[in-house]
Amino acid sequence: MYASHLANLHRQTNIQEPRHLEGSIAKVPVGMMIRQGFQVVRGLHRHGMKWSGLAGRQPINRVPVSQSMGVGVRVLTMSSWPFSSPPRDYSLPNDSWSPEMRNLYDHYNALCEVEEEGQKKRGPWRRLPSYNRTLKYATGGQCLSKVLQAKARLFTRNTEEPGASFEYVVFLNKQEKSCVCIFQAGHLLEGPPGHVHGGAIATIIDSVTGTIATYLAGPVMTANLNINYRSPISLGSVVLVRSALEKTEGRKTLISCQVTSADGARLHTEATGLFVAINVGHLFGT
Ligand SMILES: CCCCCCCCCC(=O)SCCNC(=O)CCNC(=O)[C@H](O)C(C)(C)COP(=O)(O)OP(=O)(O)OC[C@H]1O[C@@H](n2cnc3c(N)ncnc32)[C@H](O)[C@@H]1OP(=O)(O)O
Repeated sequence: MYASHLANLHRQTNIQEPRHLEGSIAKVPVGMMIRQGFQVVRGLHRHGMKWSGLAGRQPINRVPVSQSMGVGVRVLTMSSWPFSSPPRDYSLPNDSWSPEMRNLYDHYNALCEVEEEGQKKRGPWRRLPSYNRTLKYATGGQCLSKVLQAKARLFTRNTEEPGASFEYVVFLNKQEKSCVCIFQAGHLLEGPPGHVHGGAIATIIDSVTGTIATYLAGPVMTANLNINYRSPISLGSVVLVRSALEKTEGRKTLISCQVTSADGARLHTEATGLFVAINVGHLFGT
């Protein structure tokens, strides 16, 4: 029953499954979720918090661990179970997008569907939805996030004002194991006058390479990011961040990345990212 509930939520929110979970939402995520859920709960205990259970549709209150355990009282605010409102997908167009960004979006969006014999079918590309909680996507869209509505905000999606910082959308090509991100940098990302800060460029590279690594390998963390800045990026301009799988080796996934002007003529940045598969409990010290 819980599996079908998850599958319904998937359909309602149009969240795509990562490749390794594709077609197996009823089989894999529940077991994974339970295992990881226990690890997270153990992690919460280690960090002085207590899990009070999942039951019921009432808001779940985090119970501070007894002071007799010698730790300060901390409370995690959890939202109700299940979601009371659908999560916002930040990868959809908004008014801050320039016409160039919108055109590129329309271009790749059109490639998500192909017409064969008069029928529309899925194309090689797909738009990845994007939320402000990393766990939501990293664990298959709906699994852990339904259990643990902790304040694990993704900072690239944490600015209220549209267009002020990171505006981006990622399209994934499953066959090629590659993705392209259309990125428009807002005024809050200024470094050198009129240009994008190198740390902000590293951030979008980490996010895009991390996204494809997660899609291909499940939960990962960046172990190494190697960046060469070739030419500055003007604030407000739209650039393409292309990433592709280079190789996998055990728990390691190596991703390459190039940031270019929208027409591809100018190389701004080149990078490689090494990602190591983790158990989500790693984030909680278990
Ligand atoms: C949809 C979601 C979208 C999310 C997008 C956002 C993505 C953002 C991703 C991030 O920014 S994550 C935050 C930044 N990263 C960190 O804070 C990671 C901190 N480091 C760690 O937690 C651990 O070092 C790490 C998990 C990366 C690895 O520790 P482990 O103990 O699990 O692995 P181990 O040290 O045994 O290494 C496993 C393999 O990786 C190799 N390795 C680890 N770190 C390396 C490194 N830095 N350079 C090269 N190789 C490295 C290591 O040699 C070994 O290779 P072999 O298997 O061949 O022996």
